Amino acid sequence: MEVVRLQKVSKRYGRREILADVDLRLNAGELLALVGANGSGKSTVLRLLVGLSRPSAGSVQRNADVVSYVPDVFTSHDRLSAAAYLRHMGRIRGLSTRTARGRSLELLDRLALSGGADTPMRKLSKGNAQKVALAQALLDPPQLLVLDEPWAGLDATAHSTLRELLTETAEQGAAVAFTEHSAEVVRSTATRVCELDHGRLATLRQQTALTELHLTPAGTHLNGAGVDWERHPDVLEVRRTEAGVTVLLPTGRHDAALLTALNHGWSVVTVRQVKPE
Ligand SMILES: Nc1ncnc2c1ncn2[C@@H]1O[C@H](COP(=O)(O)OP(=O)(O)OP(=O)(O)O)[C@@H](O)[C@H]1O
Repeated sequence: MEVVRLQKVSKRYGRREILADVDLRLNAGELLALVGANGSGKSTVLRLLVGLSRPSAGSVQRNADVVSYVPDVFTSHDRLSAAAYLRHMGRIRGLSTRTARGRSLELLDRLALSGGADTPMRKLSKGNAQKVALAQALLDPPQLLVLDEPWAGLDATAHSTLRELLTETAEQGAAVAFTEHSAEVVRSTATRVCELDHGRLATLRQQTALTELHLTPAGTHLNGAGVDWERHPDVLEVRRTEAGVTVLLPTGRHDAALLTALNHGWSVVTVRQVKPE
């Protein structure tokens, strides 16, 4: 499903043309990385995607009720604590105080906020303030999530947690777009990479995200449990393990395989996203 589309979009600041004739479609489940040199217009594209900026020419169509945006610079609300700020943002998004509090604490815990959720935000370090900005964007699961250099300032643990959170958000059906300068982070996170160069957008790489299912025969079905995984139409690779079998499928087609497994008496040990090389 298409979540947002830029069609022949141009953007000028005064007489300077920053973007020229940009076409970009973003579908549910995609993780798009926008790359390019400093000043090439990446943040401008992100602001157009969420509607914070209007195109000078062309059109933007959006099909998302909940849109979340993490800017590259987070203006923290000085006197509020992280917990109070997130409760407030949750209520603005229509969540109950209880839900907003629970979800905030869960996200801050996953991102390992240090310094305390009740500390005034002006006392938080840059990385911890960034964690609050990320939690804000994920409070109410978005259909469109747009992040401007979201890894900036994060420590190693939060770095991988953010990758997991973005992948989960895409798996839940959101379209995710981000900018990032590290090739390694882009490679390990994005399903598609587009580069901006002199105002033009080009697709660099399209990846198919893969899911690995680790299955074990349950109960009485100890010998193969009636499914020939090698012949399953969606399965790309099968490996036998001591406990059962590991199968690799394109993400998005693994639900049907999971159902087949469960219907034939297999137990699901793990479901894991795998990034292709
Ligand atoms: N409000 C504005 N008014 C005038 N020029 C602007 C404005 N916003 C951005 N620009 C210019 O547009 C160009 C693209 O900026 P943008 O922030 O989109 O680049 P970027 O690719 O995100 O850069 P970086 O990698 O440094 O974050 C830059 O030359 C910038 O100076």
